Amino acid sequence: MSALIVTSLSVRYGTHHVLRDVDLDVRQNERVVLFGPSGVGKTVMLRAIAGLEPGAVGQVVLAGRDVSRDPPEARHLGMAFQNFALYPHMPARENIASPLRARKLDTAPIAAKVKSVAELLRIDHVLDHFPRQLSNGQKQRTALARALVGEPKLILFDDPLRNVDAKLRYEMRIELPRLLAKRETAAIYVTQDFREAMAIGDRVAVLIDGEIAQFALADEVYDRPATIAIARLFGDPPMNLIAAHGQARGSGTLVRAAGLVFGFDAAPPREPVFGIRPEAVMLFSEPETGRVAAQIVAVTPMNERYLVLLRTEDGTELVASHDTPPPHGSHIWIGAEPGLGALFDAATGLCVAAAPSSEEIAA
Ligand SMILES: Nc1ncnc2c1ncn2[C@@H]1O[C@H](COP(=O)(O)OP(=O)(O)OP(=O)(O)O)[C@@H](O)[C@H]1O
Repeated sequence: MSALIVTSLSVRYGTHHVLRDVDLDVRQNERVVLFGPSGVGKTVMLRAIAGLEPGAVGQVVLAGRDVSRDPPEARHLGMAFQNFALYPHMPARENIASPLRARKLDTAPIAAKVKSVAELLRIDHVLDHFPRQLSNGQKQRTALARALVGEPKLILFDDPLRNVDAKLRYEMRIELPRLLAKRETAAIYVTQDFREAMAIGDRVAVLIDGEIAQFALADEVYDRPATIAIARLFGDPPMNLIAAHGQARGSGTLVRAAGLVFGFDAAPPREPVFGIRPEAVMLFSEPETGRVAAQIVAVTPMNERYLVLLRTEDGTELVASHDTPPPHGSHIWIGAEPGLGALFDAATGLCVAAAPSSEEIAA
């Protein structure tokens, strides 16, 4: 049974269709990331699932039960938000207990559940502290404990790490999947950060213009973005998108981009665009068949990697990203990591093929 099935969900504000006939499903114990640019409707989608968007149209089925008409409190979901949203006048203990109190549970089982989840999150020593006495990391954990304490089958996370420091963000990216697995809890996790999406999501749903543009395994969205728009959004630095030349060869296409040549298993698109991730652009100090001469325009360190802006002889600019410095000198040769890259059609915006074969043809 799925933890959640959303069918034809639509939300409109005046003439603005925020969500249009959106379908989404979350399997038991699965983490689905809802990814998309700012203002696209991610929070609205979570609110609609939680029963907090009165104008929402469509069906929401939680663990086999149609809750489309149920009020929020009858849906038994856990929720965690961007700014922790802790009650300032309550100590951590009471903040964590609040969903259980709302369900009118007896005091003893509430205390036991709060203790257990606080131990799991290593905040049992600060349960008597008020939010103002907690560090950001402890506030984050308190909010998470509150979401977990009622043992919901599904938790909605609205960009919970957006405003926390980098160290806590890295910690939680590792810890959160482990915690959710331990509690056998499914989750929808909203983020605009593709690294977070890759770290936390089993599957990623990309929301663009009120619709789910792609819903697939995180690696698949990365390796084979369904559209040019997704390729531009998902990745930092994003995929290089290079206007290409395509020529039919058998049932496939021979694609030439920035002087590199690839074979794809698809008919030639009308306006071919070759996509290659920065880490799949290989840098060499020597020429060889299949490599293309390029000039290093700039090198910038980023997150312990080197971003290298390159210009090939035909004037194409592209970015390479590696954990080692580029070869010495401004003139180098580039190639593509075998099997990586995607072919798009700019006329439709769609990806038509991925995983090219490198052609042993001199540029
Ligand atoms: N109560 C409301 N009244 C009118 N418009 C609203 C309301 N709530 C949300 N919207 C609109 O719905 C759209 C989606 O908002 P939402 O908060 O879901 O975006 P988001 O994808 O979560 O963005 P962010 O990543 O910046 O948080 C926005 O254009 C917003 O202005």
